[in-house]
Amino acid sequence: MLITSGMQKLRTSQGCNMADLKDKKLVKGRRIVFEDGVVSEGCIVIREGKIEAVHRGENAPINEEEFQEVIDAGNQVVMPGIVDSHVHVNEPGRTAWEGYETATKAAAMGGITTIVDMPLNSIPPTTTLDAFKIKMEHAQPQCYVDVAFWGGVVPGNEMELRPMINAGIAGFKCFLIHSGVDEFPHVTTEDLHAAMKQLQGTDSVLLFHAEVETSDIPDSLGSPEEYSSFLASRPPSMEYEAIKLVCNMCKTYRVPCHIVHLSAAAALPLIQEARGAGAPLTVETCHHYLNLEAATVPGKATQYKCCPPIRDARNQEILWQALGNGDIDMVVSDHSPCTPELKLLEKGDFLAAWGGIASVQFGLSLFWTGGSKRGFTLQDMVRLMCENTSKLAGLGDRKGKIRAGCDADLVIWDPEAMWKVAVPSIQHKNKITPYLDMALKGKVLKTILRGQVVYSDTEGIAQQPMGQLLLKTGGK
Ligand SMILES: NC(=O)NC(NC(N)=O)C(=O)[O-]
Ligand SMILES: [Zn+2]
Ligand SMILES: [Zn+2]
Repeated sequence: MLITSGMQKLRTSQGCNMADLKDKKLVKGRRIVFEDGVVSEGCIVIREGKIEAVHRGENAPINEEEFQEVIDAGNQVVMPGIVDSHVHVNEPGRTAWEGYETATKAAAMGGITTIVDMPLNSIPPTTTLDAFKIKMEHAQPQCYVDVAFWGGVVPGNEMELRPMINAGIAGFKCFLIHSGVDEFPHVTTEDLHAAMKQLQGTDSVLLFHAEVETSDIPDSLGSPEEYSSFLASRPPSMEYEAIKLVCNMCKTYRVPCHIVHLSAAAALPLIQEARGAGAPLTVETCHHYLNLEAATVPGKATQYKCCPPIRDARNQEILWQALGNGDIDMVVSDHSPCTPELKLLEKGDFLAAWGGIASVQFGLSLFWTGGSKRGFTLQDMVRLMCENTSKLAGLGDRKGKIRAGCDADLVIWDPEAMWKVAVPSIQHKNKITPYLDMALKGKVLKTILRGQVVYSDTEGIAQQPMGQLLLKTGGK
């Protein structure tokens, strides 16, 4: 038997017909997060990349000799691989900002087994069927985790939506304010009416960057090197007014709508009211709104700039409460990197720098660092970062849970381990992040993608990309 350090990895070297072992693996442990709770003794039978069976309790009807590989997680946590439904992979066209190889290696190292790729900042943006095909051609040979795709709604592309749905796009994203890149213009209400008419009757979802220009922005903002100047330029009213529009559209058309990266807690009553009125509306927030707060952002530190902005500590606590009571459905990274030049790190000009925070690798640890001390459980984490995000992307039948029939996507991690973000371990392109040197709780030990180990803390990231492109089937 072969036993590796850390995790017990028992390999049977003799005694069975190897053909029977074909791709049959076993993961066992004493802290497995099933849909109905965490079990103190259980195992997961994996065959050809799928979960074939799950067993709870000591007397599982299995003979370990029948398995090609047995991974014993011991007391470490075994949970579904994370599904991060908000990641900007800017390839092709801005691969120097972020590409599939680096983004998906970072995801694998962070316990993420599926990312859903945003339709911007690549060139071309994913706003036509042809552009979607180009996107997939670039992604295909480079993915270390599975990748699904959001399309984009921009002015005048409504006739591209159904062809993209039929080609497997997960859903669509639109902006109500300048997106940061000219080739992905924001929509007007007229554009939204045209798009909604195309989406009605499909099961596709429309995601909104929900900020609009408002009149309560101060005339003089103060020094561009001070974070407070940037924060004053993006008041909560920009989100509040935008979310009012989203709620009305959602109630009118009954098309599933999703608010991405909610920062302004003041908008939560609008969302509650719309959902109370039966609007098919979901909402996410991001790790940076939950773990960083305005008063602690250093001057010139443009790596903290994102839109909408990181707000104050009081706002942060209301977001955590909303996560706990179900008013916010999921937590994602909104991984949106760029080149060092565009972040203006020397000049430290918050107003002119690129808006976007790079963090896809750190979400599991960020959530656990902030959430465990606020009483969030492992099951909360699975609901917020696996189940609900996979459902949003139309992957609920195969990703985000440990259930027979689902893909064998798992992350094994140590919830007690403390570690610090350091440059050598950062996998995303350009390695810029506001989390550098931050002490985090919860360390990924092994990431398993459809039964294959794609990352382990002892052997690093897999030598070859094993990720697949995920196409949403059955679009009406
Ligand atoms: N073009 C972008 O990547 N924008 C992103 N930038 C952020 N969040 O600052 C976003 O999600 O809006
Ligand atoms: Zn956005
Ligand atoms: Zn984004």
